[in-house]
Formats: sequence, C-alpha cells, structure tokens
Amino acid sequence: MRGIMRVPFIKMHGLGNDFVVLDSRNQPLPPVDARKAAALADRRTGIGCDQLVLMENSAIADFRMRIFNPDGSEVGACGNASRAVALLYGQACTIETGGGVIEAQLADAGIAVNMGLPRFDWDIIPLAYAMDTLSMPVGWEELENPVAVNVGNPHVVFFVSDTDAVELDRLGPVIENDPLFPERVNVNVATVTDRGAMRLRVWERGAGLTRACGTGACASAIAAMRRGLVDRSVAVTLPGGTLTIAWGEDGTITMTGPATESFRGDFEWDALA
Ligand SMILES: N[C@@H](CCC[C@H](N)C(=O)O)C(=O)O
Repeated sequence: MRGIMRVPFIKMHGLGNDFVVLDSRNQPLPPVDARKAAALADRRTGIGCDQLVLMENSAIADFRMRIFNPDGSEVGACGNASRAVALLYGQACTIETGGGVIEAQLADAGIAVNMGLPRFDWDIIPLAYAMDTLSMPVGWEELENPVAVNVGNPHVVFFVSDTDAVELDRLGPVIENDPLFPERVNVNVATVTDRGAMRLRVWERGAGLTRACGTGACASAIAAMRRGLVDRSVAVTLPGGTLTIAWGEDGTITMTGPATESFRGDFEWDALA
C-alpha cells in the first residue's frame, strides 16, 4: 500500500492575481490533470487560487512553467505568474512556457519580464474566420469593435469610457464562450486616461473576474498602441495595482511589476481530487 504523500506548495501573488505554485524540479509529482488542477484551485474545498502553477525542469530554459486555470484548462501564458516564479527563482532567468521561452530580470521597480512578440493574425488569435483584428466588426451589447491580440494566450480588448460601468461579470462569460473564439478568449475592457496611462478590468478565460491579469495588461496596452491611443510605454492600472507595459523597437513586450510570496504549506495529494 502506498503511504500518504504530502506535497509542499507556495502561495504567490502578482497584483492580487493569486497562485498556488508546486515546484517539481527536485520533488517529482504524480501527473497533474484538469481534475486535480481544478480541485487544488477551488477556494471552498481546495487551497484556492486564480491559477495553479507548476515549476518543472526544462531542457531549453532555466525551468519550465505550466499554468492551469481553475476550470482545469491548461494555458500557454500567465504574465503575473511569470513574475511570481521569477521571484521564487531569485535571479534573472529564462522560463519555458506553452507560448514560448520568456526572460525575466529582477529590477528596482519589481520584476521585468520580456513576454515576447504579440501576434495579430486572425488564425493565430485564434478566431473562427478571417477579419481585421485591429478593428473587429463585431459587438455584444455596448461592447463593440474590439481589438484581438495573442500574447501566448488569446485576448480581445474593448475600449470603453468607464471600465467600472461595464457588467463584465455578465458579458465576460458570453464573449469568452462565443463561437467566434474556438479556444475561448480573455475579455478586457480598457479606458485610456492619457497617452501614458490606462485603466483595465479583465474577465479571464477559465477563471472569471480577477483583480489583475498580466497578459491582459500586455494585450490591452499593445491594442491601445496599435490604435495610436498611447505611447510605446504605458502604466496599466487594474483593480489589484499597476503594471508598466513597454513595446520595444525589437517588437517584444516588456511587462514590469511586483510579485510577492504570502505563505508556504503542504497538502495531502490524494485528499484533493
Ligand atoms: N492571470 C493570467 C492569465 C492566466 C491565463 C488566462 N486565464 C487564459 O486562460 O489564457 C495573467 O496574469 O496573465
């Protein structure tokens, strides 16, 4: 009979986006599937988080990061978790993700992560059929004419006059699950306040309303830059705090902001399923 297996975890935060991190680099874990990820993320019966994050050994980077939403879906990118795992690593590092290898530096203003190149082709977002992703001829009630951007995961960005006035808890899931988005989509509502600042709220695919979304900040800043609404470096303020997003001459995005650790614990692997 197998003994009881207790697994250590670390609770991390990036602007109020919270993560349970399991580090399997030195302690191999049984495979994590959608059911296990959803059980761990459940705030009523599990540990509770916006995303479950696995740190694993990598052949092409300092380590590999795998990301699971609370609905169990595995995704290619998570901006806030990228800063959190870089903080745990403790120095500049390369991180293998489902969306490619990204690079993180510990900076005075927090942690700076080069998130790579944004993608705009309709079939890369992906959308169900061809259209102009900078001015999509679609709408859901007052949310109209969005921009689509893929930053390792799919985002749609609506520019509105007041982010707080949008019923994102009602419209978010409708848009997330619209057949126009075959892999579903993260839904961003953004207000540009001046050429260097914008406000943002995000309905995250597979997670719902969160206090912050790093990839949402990247996608929304790039959308605003492509529309000529802001300069190439912008402060994006979410309910959980502010990230600085810069679009470099080389075409890559740098996201800078804080990450923190709150506590460490362990749990019985077989008790959560
Ligand atoms: N919180 C994240 C994004 C997590 C993944 C997202 N919900 C998706 O399904 O693509 C961030 O900080 O970027």
